[in-house]
Amino acid sequence: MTFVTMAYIVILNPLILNTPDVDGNTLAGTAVAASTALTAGVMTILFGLVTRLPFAFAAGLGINAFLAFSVVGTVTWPEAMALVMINGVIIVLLAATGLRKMIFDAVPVQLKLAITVGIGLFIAFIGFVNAGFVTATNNPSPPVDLGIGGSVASLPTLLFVITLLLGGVLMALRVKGAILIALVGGTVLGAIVNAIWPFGLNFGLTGAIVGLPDLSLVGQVDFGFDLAKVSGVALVMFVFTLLFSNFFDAMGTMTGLAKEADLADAKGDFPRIKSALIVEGLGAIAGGGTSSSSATVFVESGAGIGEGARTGLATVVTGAMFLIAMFFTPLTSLVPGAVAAAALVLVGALMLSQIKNIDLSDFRVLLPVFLTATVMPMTYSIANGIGAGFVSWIVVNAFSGRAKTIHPLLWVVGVGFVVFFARGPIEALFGVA
Ligand SMILES: Nc1nc2[nH]cnc2c(=O)[nH]1
Repeated sequence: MTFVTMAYIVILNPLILNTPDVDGNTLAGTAVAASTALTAGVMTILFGLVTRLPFAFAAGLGINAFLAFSVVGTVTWPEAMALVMINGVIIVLLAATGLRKMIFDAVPVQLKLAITVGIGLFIAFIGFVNAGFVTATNNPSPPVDLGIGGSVASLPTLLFVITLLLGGVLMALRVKGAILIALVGGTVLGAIVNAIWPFGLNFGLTGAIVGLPDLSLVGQVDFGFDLAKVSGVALVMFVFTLLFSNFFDAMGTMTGLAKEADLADAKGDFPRIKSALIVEGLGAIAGGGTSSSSATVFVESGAGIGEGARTGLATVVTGAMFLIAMFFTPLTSLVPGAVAAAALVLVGALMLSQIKNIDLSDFRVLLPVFLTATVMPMTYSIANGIGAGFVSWIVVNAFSGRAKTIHPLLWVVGVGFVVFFARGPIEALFGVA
């Protein structure tokens, strides 16, 4: 069950990661698809065997969006993937030394969950923009508009809307693999419409449908950063953001899923948490090493949990299916971007559902949760949202008589974020920008 809800990532990941890097190079689509399936398969099986928890792994849409929209504007793809690996090594070290668990405990459960909610809104917003459903007006006001001049007036955007509604109906009917079926349905519809009124879709398959996977991207990482082209400060900032996104998304998602599986206690702790956190870091290393971007816990694992999955057996089965999917990756190149964008919105909606686990009756909780979730899409940055949530949580609680409830580590992270938000002026002050 979890596999069918997650299989779309093998199609979507190459479409997100096809942005040109600073040198104008892109990652080959079928190779990214094969790497994505391989990494998801191996990491999911490893996680299932080690932790016996019903959570599956694949390339997270939040992090790959950050790589595609922010990081590769400054560095090459092999360098970006090296940064993902460095992020993974830090996560493993934090987890192995117990520091990650300490941070896990220091962060209020509401903020952990809000991060997953915010990433959901962010992913959905990316989908809306990629499909041309939300467009920039290039005017000060309104800054954005719907479609073209307020109308859905292009075939790709219409295809997006239809695929979104199709997926929505299938999900409402609890059809297994709703997102995957919507992607196939949207692609078939796109092919038919394109045959009648060509709108630029290319359905030319160059090779066989089933074939040996193209694993040429495995090991294509470059740690030799050219410091003449990219400042050390920028690299540190990238790793910092990757770390915050990866770390806190996984934290929120695991907490929410453990709750759904009735495996968590009141504080959100669940069994074998330390090994879960270590394997999660290994997922980042594996994802970077195969150029498929960090493999992390998928919120869609909730689908399997909803159907009764409670143990690692379900996880191992999901992983094995990804390894089989690796042999079908040539098919993934057929899906149009507007169709894939609909999947982003559907996944965004799923991630938003974590909000049901947050009690929003206290404004001290409501404001930071709201800021975490809204700042991410509005500034196109996961890190900004996390930072807004942390800083506002600390300030509002500290000045409303609850300073004692704030964990010392939270203060440290909060100060880190203040520096992060002021990095422009700080860099200018030290002459590094
Ligand atoms: N938690 C989580 N689930 C996902 N499902 C698809 N992408 C993601 C992601 O980035 N994070």
